[in-house]
Amino acid sequence: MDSPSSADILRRLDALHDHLPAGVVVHAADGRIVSANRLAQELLGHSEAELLGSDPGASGWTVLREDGSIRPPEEFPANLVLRTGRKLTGHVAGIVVAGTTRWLLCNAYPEHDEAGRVRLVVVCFTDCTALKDAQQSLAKSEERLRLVLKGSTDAPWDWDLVTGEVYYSERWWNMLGYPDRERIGDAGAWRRLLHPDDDRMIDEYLADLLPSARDAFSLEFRLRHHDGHYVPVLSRGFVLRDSTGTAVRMSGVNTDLTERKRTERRIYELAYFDHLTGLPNRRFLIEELEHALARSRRSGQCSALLYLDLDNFKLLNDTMGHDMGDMLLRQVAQRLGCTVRDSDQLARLGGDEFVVVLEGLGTSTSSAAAEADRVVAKLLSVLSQPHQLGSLQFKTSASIGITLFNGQGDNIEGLLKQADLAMYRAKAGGRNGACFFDPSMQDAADRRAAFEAAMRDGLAQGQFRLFCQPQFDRVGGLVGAEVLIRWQRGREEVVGPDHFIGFAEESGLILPLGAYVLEESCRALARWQGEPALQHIKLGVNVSVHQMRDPAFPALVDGILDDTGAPPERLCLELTESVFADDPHEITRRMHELRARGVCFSLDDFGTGYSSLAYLKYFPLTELKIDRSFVRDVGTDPESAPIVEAIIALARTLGLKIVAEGVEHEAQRHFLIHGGCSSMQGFLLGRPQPIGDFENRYRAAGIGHA
Ligand SMILES: Nc1nc2c(ncn2[C@@H]2O[C@H](COP(=O)(O)OP(=O)(O)OP(=O)(O)O)[C@@H](O)[C@H]2O)c(=O)[nH]1
Repeated sequence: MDSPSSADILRRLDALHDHLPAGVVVHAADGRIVSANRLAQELLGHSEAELLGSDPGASGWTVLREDGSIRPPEEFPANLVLRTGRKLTGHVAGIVVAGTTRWLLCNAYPEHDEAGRVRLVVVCFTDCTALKDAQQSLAKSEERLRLVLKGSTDAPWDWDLVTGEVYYSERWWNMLGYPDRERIGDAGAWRRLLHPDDDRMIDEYLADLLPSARDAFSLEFRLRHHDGHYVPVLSRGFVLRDSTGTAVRMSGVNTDLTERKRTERRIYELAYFDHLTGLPNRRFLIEELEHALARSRRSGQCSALLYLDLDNFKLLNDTMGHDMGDMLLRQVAQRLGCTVRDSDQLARLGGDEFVVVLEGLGTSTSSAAAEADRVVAKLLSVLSQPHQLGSLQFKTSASIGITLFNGQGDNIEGLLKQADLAMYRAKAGGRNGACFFDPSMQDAADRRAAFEAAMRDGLAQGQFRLFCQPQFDRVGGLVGAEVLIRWQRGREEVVGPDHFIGFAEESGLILPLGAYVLEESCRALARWQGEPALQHIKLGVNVSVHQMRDPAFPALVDGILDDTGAPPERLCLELTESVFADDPHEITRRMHELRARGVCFSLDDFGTGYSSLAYLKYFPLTELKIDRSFVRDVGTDPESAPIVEAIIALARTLGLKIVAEGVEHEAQRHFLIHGGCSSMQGFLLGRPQPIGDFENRYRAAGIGHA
């Protein structure tokens, strides 16, 4: 084979030059480009024609330093070599081509002439944009990581599973309160500080994690602090695996959970414990009862639920103040806690109500009942011992309702209701005692619930009707009427107030019912304005203690007067003495408010209640009603007449009007007229009649009693 000619060699060199995987640009001594291979043209974004003969420094090229700032022409690689005469290696420069930066890794070297002067500069470069971008994003993420770690209190660590070496960060030691000199960071340090109870859990966790394919982990354990207590930590991180999947490294951060655990504990306590007594609360009890029911069901053993309510606790609160009440509740909780066994469940439901759950009372109901009875007797006896409330010795008692259960067909709400019903029976039986639930109580409760529902319906359907019983003055002129309510339950069935008012008061229905009566009465008063015989009469409306207790009552009356346009001075609210036993100060305030509006007050059944004469002066009354029991006996019982005379005299002295109730005989009327009574009502004078009939009957002016 012929040896290649020098022209061949030069051609091949040119071809090689053109196909080199690097850009090559040759500069003359004056900086101008004398040759540029194909890749150089591509990377610099100029054609050969544009490049040859041009001087990059003078051609307005934008070349960047590594940090992104503009590089002046004297710092262009070729110019640096021309100036210094020394070669450049690993030089990074950016060139902005059509608005985007391309990063080039440059090597440049000089070629000298015989005299040692730089004749040419050869600049070789490769595109390192991808590398530069990666480097930049790495720097950014390192910076981010640095900031994150700086901003967090997490403690990094790293465990080389191959060598066994462990790296503990500064913060790792700080979290455990170790001073520098005591930090012995060998591989076993963290295991030595691990809570002994967490040892096994950690082993099991690692035994599960490491051979698996999982690469993230998160677990909680406790490490001993320098001062001896244990710090709860959450350890999270990643497992690094080699190409075979073998775990070679674990890296993570420990987070101190002390504060979080404290908050969780606090939230738990707030949610499940009563802050006054520290006892479990209703929610806790209900969850515990779920378990107790399940246990009972499994074991077939009987359990007992005791519902305990202090007797007359309200009185202590009202007379000695809430703080004393609180003190007693705490002492009661403490005594109950000391009396029941650790395995019994004790909770405060709220107010003065506590519950005890006794489990494992045997499989026979009768022996379980006997055992519950024994515990109840102990509880009652312990509570009846005097309590020291500050300087006051105080005696109290409780009533307890008991229900037994064995998990079969029982539900929690039902059991609580049963024990509650039994507790009410114990109260009704005289307090300071206990009562077992029996199904008849449930029947009674169901009947009450049905009655309440029927009353609600009746109210909604307008089945309650107003009746009026007329009141006359000494000469037989109509001066007023008392409003009485009846419940027209069915077409034929009419229920009198004695059968439903007490129940309405207990169930709270008295408020809507009372409002209804007031509204209808005021409507009538408004209607009667302009009717000569009716426009001057007063309507007496009975007001229950529950209505007077309602802070919104004055505003309610006010609103009804406004809405109906009734003259307030014709409305007379009849109160019984029991109203004043409650909160005399508050009740008087409400009465004054209504008096200022013009509304009158009458004291009903005078002489039968608490009979404190003081409130006759104290409360803004306008009228006294002599109870029918005194009126009934004036003709027959020699002691009744002086009482009635005394009441009339008292009323006169205090400037109060007087109405006698229950006048049924002429002799009574005669006596009352001569005794100075200003007005009367009773069957002799007029029976209660539907308000419409009353209106029609007395509409004609001047009509007196029959
Ligand atoms: N001091 C205090 N009183 C409370 C607390 N919670 C509720 N009460 C009061 O406890 C009283 C509970 O009274 P009740 O059980 O209804 O009535 P009682 O006077 O005990 O009457 P009986 O149960 O019929 O014997 C109410 O007056 C509540 O205002 C509390 O945390 N502290």
